[in-house]
Amino acid sequence: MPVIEFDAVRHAYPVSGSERTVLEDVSLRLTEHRVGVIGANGSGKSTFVRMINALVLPTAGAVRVDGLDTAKDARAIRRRVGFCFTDPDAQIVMPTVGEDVAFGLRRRGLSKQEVAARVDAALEAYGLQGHRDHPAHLLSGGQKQLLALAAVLVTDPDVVVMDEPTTLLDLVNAHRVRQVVAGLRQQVVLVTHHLDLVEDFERVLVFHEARLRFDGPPGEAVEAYRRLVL
Ligand SMILES: Nc1ncnc2c1ncn2[C@@H]1O[C@H](COP(=O)(O)OP(=O)(O)OP(=O)(O)O)[C@@H](O)[C@H]1O
Repeated sequence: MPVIEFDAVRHAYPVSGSERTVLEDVSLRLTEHRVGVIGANGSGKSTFVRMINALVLPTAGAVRVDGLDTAKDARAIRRRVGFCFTDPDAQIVMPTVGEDVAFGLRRRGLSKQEVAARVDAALEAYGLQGHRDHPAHLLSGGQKQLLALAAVLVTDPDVVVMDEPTTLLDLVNAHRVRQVVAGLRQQVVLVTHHLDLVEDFERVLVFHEARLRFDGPPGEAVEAYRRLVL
């Protein structure tokens, strides 16, 4: 598995002459196949996972993926770490489903045939094979979430970060995404308010008021979260 390291990480942003701290003193090393991230709204979860692929950089400290520093090697890190946003609409960049999946493969030096073969395989894997030429924005919410996942996975990253992948989905589509996640070979770091989604994960992090307050197995993590907020 890849190694994700946070070394005394802090993140703050400026507000009217002062600053607000969103993450404080986070140090950890993630090597597990499945890592969950839970906690109250505004506790710093999205900021934490965005740091893994250099979407957000530390104000102090360092974040490294397999020894690559996010502040210095953002491009190399983004090739290794795929990111699925909460709102798949924010991630759909091309008019059709097939073009959208192919977009992630641009500038990889692949032949047209190779791109087509990879796109076909990704669409097949996520039940979207009949939708290749459909307008991406007309898919259902669940299909869009699967399209976003396909567009990330077609690039064959080593780590997949998912920020609330089931928030917009009904029970059937949430179950589908859960099954897809369960079958991934990649290391997964997943933020969610759907606590059952991480119940069989190896490790769950609980954030509260900008700090990592619990780090351990899922059952105990959910208990810790409850104690912090209820
Ligand atoms: N650059 C920034 N400018 C303004 N506000 C920011 C910035 N970065 C983070 N924040 C704020 O910091 C807080 C923590 O944000 P974050 O998105 O990490 O929380 P979260 O735990 O993912 O919350 P949620 O569960 O609601 O998605 C939020 O109040 C957010 O609005």
